[in-house]
Amino acid sequence: MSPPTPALSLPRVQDDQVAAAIDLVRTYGSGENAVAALRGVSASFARGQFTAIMGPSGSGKSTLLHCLAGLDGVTSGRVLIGDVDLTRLSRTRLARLRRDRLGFVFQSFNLLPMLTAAENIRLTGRLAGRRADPAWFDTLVDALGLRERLGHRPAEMSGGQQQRVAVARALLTRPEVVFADEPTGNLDSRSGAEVLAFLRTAVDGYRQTVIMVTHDPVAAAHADRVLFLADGRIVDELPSPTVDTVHAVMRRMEG
Ligand SMILES: Nc1ncnc2c1ncn2[C@@H]1O[C@H](COP(=O)(O)OP(=O)(O)OP(=O)(O)O)[C@@H](O)[C@H]1O
Repeated sequence: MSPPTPALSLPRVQDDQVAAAIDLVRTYGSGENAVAALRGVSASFARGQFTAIMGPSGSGKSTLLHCLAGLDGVTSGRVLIGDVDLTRLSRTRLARLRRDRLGFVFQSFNLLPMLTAAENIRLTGRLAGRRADPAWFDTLVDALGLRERLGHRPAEMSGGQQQRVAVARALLTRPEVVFADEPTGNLDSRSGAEVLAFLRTAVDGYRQTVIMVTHDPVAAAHADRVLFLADGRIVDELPSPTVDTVHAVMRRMEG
């Protein structure tokens, strides 16, 4: 077993916070070519909360998600998962934390083509050297309607089925946070709705924390709140979003 990562005594924004960005700055390149993707973003994410991140193209949504998930480095600021500041971890520890404590769902599914659905779902747990809880595996497979597809490879499944496999894989290790980057971006509206409904169920039923980047007001309306980014900053926050209220904020931002 690896030694515990030392807890840092950092201010907690709220008691049930599981993730946070603190004054996050991410600049790509340098000198004349420097692009400020994030210009000082602070946000707190509570256990069992579903947050959507929206904003115009280039506003920094993916950069924020990748920095929060430890997939991209930061220029300054801190990223907390629990009490651990990701920005201070070695590459090895960061990789281990991502594997053990975080889940990921990407627009492009990112399944391994030579593995069956069941093998893909179990992959992260196997990499972590853990045997998946069989009851939890069954719960996820049934809730996501994948029972009949377990022996199929990705090429033999629809996009919606592949994304449901990716969602099951992300949740199998019971991660503290699931990061989803445009999870419905490649899906038709019905398949997208199924994936979103399941994420909502995971939040309501299992207190899963979800942070999702999306362009789609319908997708964002499944969340508990929407953070709006513009030009590398959070410019608005909408609690209990509906499709109409998300549209209204987007119109205000454009105007
Ligand atoms: N690896 C990189 N190198 C240089 N610039 C980058 C890199 N990644 C992102 N950027 C720039 O940072 C800014 C924010 O990009 P980001 O992808 O986070 O925006 P986004 O809101 O997710 O956009 P989209 O909605 O189009 O996906 C953009 O100006 C982008 O061109």
